[in-house]
Amino acid sequence: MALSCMRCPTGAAAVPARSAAAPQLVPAAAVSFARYGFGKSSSAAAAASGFWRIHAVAPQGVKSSMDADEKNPVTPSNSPKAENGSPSEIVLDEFDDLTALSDSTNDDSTVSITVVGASGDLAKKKIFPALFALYYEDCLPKACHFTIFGYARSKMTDAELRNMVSKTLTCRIDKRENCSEKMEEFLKRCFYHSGQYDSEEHFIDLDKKLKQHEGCRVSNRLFYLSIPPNIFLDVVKCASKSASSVNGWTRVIVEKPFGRDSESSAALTRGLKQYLVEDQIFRIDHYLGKELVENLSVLRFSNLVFEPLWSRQYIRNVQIIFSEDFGTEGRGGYFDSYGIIRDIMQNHLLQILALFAMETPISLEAEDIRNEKVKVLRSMKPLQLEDVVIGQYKSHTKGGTTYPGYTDDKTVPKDSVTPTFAAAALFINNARWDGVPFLMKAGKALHTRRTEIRVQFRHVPGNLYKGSFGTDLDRATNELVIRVQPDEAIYLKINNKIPGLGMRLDRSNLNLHYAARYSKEIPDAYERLLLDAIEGERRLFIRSDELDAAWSLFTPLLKEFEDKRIAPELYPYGSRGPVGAHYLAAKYNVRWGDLSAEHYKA
Ligand SMILES: NC(=O)C1=CN([C@@H]2O[C@H](COP(=O)(O)OP(=O)(O)OC[C@H]3O[C@@H](n4cnc5c(N)ncnc54)[C@H](OP(=O)(O)O)[C@@H]3O)[C@@H](O)[C@H]2O)C=CC1
Ligand SMILES: O=C1O[C@H](COP(=O)(O)O)[C@@H](O)[C@H](O)[C@H]1O
Repeated sequence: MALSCMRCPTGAAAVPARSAAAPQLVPAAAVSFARYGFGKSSSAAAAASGFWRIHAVAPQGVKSSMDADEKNPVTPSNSPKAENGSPSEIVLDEFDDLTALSDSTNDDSTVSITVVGASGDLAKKKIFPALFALYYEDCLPKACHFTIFGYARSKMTDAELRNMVSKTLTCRIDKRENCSEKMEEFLKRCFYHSGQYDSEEHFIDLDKKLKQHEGCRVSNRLFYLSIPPNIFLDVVKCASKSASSVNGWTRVIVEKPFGRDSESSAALTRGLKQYLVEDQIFRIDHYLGKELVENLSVLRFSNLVFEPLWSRQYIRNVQIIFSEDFGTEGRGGYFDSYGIIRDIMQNHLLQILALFAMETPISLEAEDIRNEKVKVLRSMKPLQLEDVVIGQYKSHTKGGTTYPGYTDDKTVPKDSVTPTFAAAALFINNARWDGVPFLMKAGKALHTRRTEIRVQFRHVPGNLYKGSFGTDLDRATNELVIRVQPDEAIYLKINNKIPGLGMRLDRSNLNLHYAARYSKEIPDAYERLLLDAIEGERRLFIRSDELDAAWSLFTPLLKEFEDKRIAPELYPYGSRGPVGAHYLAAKYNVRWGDLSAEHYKA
């Protein structure tokens, strides 16, 4: 079946000639231009395409750590194959020749997005709605130049998939016009293919369907693995062997968890690299796609008032706090073999820490930023058991309603010691941050849903006004709060004089409240990340060496907890968490900013 809008490419050859000499296969680094405003160079343009190229020397800025795994180098013999067995990568001698092919919105190219695990929770809740939002915002290629395929074992027709997806789509508050029309147009681009995750044959069938939609254009393919991690490799193997693009890029978004410790994570990376090169792998951490996490670097590096303060000289402690006001409802089975440290701290909170604490990158390009982040992660002091507190929520009755405890979940063993709460004190052993506690706290079934970064500054030396603060100088210190969610805001607590003839001081907030400042709805993190993956922008995705460093920090601690079966402190559902977290903070002379009386006034 050929779609009516299809036509053969004009201009640049769709399938360029293959180079004879192929000493080394090197993944190209990527940047994107449109949304980040970087200068477009021909090599960058080629890099953005995500094409593989054969070249004797690694491109500038591409570190060996992100090249094919040394033990499992990607060679022409084990590189992904097209259906007919030929290597799927395009091989070019000249970067410039790729420019015409690199623009995925180019008339001659298509983008196909296959959501593997399309019947699942994440696909329905996040991925399809994010794709629709991108479509609505005109961020996806023109109508007939993109196709979305759902892939899963469940039997479904295209119409059934569309019906399922349609229930999850919404238009932004500020973009209501033509909403149902847009939805209909979008749904027409959605198709479904039922298949097993380990069947090359079924992926060959998918490939055929994809080709029908792509026609003879350059086909760029993105696979989103929205499936349990135990089947990641089956899918990558089948997709890369049987459904890779033969003339465009093939990229794979991998969802967390990326293993459960250093060993399993390394095994997963090795497995992925049997079929893909690092540049094709987009390890998603959706916290990096959140608006205020994105804004962290802007805040710091584009405002003179912040950057000079960003060190041990002025910052007393940093707190990165995640709390949810619901339990593991429905995900207890998954959660019990991971726990809150793996689910939230080792990835989301640690990524925020790395972004917060990194040195100024050479540029805004992905590799420069990721190089700086990895340096922070590698500089971290090994985590000590005594610097971590764990908790688990128990049943609680409030206002006549009984909230279940974690172990009341039928999929959780009754004697489970899996933490649903953890607080930790971390340190970065470098000149900038020596001795500054970075306190992290993450918990489920707490009193509120909130994620924030709190930066508590030092006391003002020889403060002329200290008499006005009483004995509690902490009440007078400046605190910068970056509220990631909900109700995004950045505010700075300052001291000021209460207007009048007397001299009384007050604490106030200089407040950038997003809802008041911007009328536009903030895009969901998945929108940004999907668009980045389509554009080949890797800045917000986790590189394998970052992942290794993150696991190296947490693995010994997790092992110790599990070997010793350390019992978590129980806390009631809907409470503020275990008191142990206060003792931990107090050990470093810190008070949790989210629990201070003042916080509730703010
Ligand atoms: N849900 C969420 O909020 C988040 C999820 N993630 C990660 O995203 C991925 C997808 O999550 P989610 O959608 O919740 O997962 P689901 O459990 O809903 O699984 C997705 C799909 O995978 C298939 N599947 C489920 N279990 C198995 C199995 N044991 N063997 C083979 N196939 C199976 C099912 O499709 P079918 O039976 O039709 O083949 C299912 O619809 C996971 O890696 C998860 O850790 C990450 C962050 C948040
Ligand atoms: O990755 C995960 O994140 C969610 C929280 O994400 P948010 O964007 O809603 O804050 C968490 O509930 C889940 O346990 C975890 O796997």
